[in-house]
Amino acid sequence: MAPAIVAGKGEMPEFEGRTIYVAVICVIIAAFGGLMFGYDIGISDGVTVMDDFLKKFFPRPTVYERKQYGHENNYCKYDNQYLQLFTSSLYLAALVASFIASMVCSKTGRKPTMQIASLFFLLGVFLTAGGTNIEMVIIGRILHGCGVGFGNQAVPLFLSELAPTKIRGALNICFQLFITIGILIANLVNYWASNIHPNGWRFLWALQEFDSIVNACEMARQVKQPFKKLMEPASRPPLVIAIMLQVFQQFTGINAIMFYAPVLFQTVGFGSDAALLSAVITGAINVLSTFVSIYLVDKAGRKILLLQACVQMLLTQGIIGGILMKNLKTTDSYLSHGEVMFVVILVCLFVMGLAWSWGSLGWLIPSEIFPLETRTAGFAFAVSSNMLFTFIIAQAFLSMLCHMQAGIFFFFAAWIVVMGLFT
Ligand SMILES: OC[C@H]1O[C@](O)(CO)[C@@H](O)[C@@H]1O
Repeated sequence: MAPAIVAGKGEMPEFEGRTIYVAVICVIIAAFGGLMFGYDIGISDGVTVMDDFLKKFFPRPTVYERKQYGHENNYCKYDNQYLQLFTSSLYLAALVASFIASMVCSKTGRKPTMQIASLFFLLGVFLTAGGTNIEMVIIGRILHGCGVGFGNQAVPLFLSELAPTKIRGALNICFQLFITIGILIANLVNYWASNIHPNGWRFLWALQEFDSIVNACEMARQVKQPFKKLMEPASRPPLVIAIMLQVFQQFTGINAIMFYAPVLFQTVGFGSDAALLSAVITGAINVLSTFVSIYLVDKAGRKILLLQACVQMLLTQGIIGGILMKNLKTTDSYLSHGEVMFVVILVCLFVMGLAWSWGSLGWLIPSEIFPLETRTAGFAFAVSSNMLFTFIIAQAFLSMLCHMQAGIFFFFAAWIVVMGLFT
């Protein structure tokens, strides 16, 4: 029987069999890059509140002691530059690596770029899981960051180039879907490992070994083009859009939640386990909401998703800020149980909005707006902007929380207004 042919108006016909084959390849590649990146994001929030980890790596005056016995403001217990550097170092490395990766990607193609990413992840796992001092752990995080820089450069481009036009959005968003799944897996492992003493935190990194080996051999194609063309005036609009999408994505405050949700939930009154469990819940909401994006993106269009989410995120950030502000006037600044639950629901609504819009479209749109000749170079700017601003949030959030307290949520809300106008 002849294979069915699917074709839209003015498009090349696609064979159904080939479409399925391509879709499967795309999902595997998306899983490769997304899971490793997502796991890296999710893992840092758990260890940040694990007592064994804090005692071992953050010597006097320890974050642990402040957490247990400190009489200072709740909002400042985790304000420690090294603790923030532990999270943020990965993104600084990824920022630098993404530019190198874009050259490797142009010269040798997507496949070697992805293989190099795997190698970095693998080396990083050995150092972080076996770490005996904070320097080893941070070098391990830097190697993971190089893996992220290489993987994030090659994977979304590969997906958009290979996917049939009609389902390009949906297939590309599989990358973000696997990021969210990676975060959720890390949240679950965090919750489970927090009760294994004293080395539970090592499991978190050792599990990553497995993922990188499974994904170490994948395929790709190559497009060779330099940065020079990108600097021409004609390239400016897509370049600005690609960069700003990523900058705005980070200034929604999503990674304040992804990295520090357990810290945040503890700050407002949850115990350690409840805080980790709440992070699992927000992680699950993140995954499920990304499916909404996969379903809607090629039907509703990009712009409507971006705008709708701005309204949702603005309201949730504003209300969270309002609740915390009201409570700062009380003596211990802890929220009542009901209020904490309400804050968790608002955080979930916020994550939902981000997941079906700026989260997934931040990768999709930059991978489809550049012409072939400037695509790898242009995309490198998108990846590195994401990494730069992820780094800034990771490095600054705990200090900002300490100094701005509830005001931090109004800060993010103000950025959401700017994003809406930009859209
Ligand atoms: O799902 C949330 C995650 O997705 C990203 O925005 C990447 O697109 C990360 O920075 C964030 O941690």
